[in-house]
Amino acid sequence: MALLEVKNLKKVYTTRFTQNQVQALSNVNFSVNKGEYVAIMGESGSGKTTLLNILAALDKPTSGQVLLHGKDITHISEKEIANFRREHLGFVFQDFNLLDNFNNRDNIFLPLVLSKKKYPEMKKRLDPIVKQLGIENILDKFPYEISGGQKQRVAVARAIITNPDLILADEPTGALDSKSTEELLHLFGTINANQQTIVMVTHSTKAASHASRVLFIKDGKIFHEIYKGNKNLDQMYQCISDTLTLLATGGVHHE
Ligand SMILES: Nc1ncnc2c1ncn2[C@@H]1O[C@H](COP(=O)(O)OP(=O)(O)OP(=O)(O)O)[C@@H](O)[C@H]1O
Repeated sequence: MALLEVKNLKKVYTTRFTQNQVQALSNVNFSVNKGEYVAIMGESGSGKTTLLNILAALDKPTSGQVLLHGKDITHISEKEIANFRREHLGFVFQDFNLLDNFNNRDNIFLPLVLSKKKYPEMKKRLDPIVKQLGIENILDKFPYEISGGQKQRVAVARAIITNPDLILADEPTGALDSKSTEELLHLFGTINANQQTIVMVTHSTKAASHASRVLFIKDGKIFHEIYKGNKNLDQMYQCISDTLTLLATGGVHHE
C-alpha cells in the first residue's frame, strides 16, 4: 500500500474582498511509496504551496482525500491535528523556522519535548543524528550564531528526530549558497537512502534532479512526472529543464 495517497484533490479559494473563486487545485491524483523522494515543481501560482499546505494538514481541501497509511488526514479534528503533525510529519522550510531563544540542541529536542519524551530517550535519538549531520560542535550555540547551511542542518535534525513517516520540505535550498545547497542535497540523499520518505517543493532544477521522481504542476493539475530510474544527475537535470521549458511555453505534454 502507498504511504501517501492523494485522491481527486480540489481546492477553491474565495477571495476576501471580491468573493471571486480561484481554483488552485483541480483533480490532483498521485501516490508516494515509503522510501520515495518526490520533488514537486511548477511555475509561480501553479498550486504547489496549496498542495503542500494540505499535505501538512495546515489547510483543508475543498474536496478529495489525502490518505497517510490509509487514514484520511483531511478529516482529523482541530484538537488532534497538532499531535498528528508532530507524530507523523517532519518539516523543513526555506527560512529554517528555528527559535532564536533556544540553543540548537533545544530546537532539535522541541518536537520530542512537546511529545513528552523523557530526556534519556531524547538523548539516545539525538546522538546518532548529530553525528550523521556533522553538527556536534554547534549544539550549544544559538541559531543566530551559525550559518544558513548549519541552520538548515539543525532544522533537518529537528525534522528527523521524531522518525516521521514523511518529511515535507518547502524550498529547502531556497536560502542557501551553492556549497550549502550541495551539502543539504547530499544530506537529503543520505536520509532518503535510510528509507526516509521525502516530498519537496522546489523551484531549483538542481535540487529536483536529486529526487527519485519529479511531479510537475500546471494550473492546479499534475502536468507530467519524471522518474529518475537509471538516469544520472546530469541526465535528470536535462529532462527536468526540458519539461520546465515545455511548461513555460504552454506546451501540451504527450506521453
Ligand atoms: N488564500 C488565498 N486566497 C485566494 N487565492 C489564493 C490564496 N492562496 C493562493 N491563492 C491562489 O491560488 C493559486 C495557487 O497558489 P499557490 O500559492 O499554491 O501557488 P505556488 O505554486 O505555490 O506559487 P509560488 O511558487 O509563487 O509560491 C494562485 O492563483 C494564487 O493566487
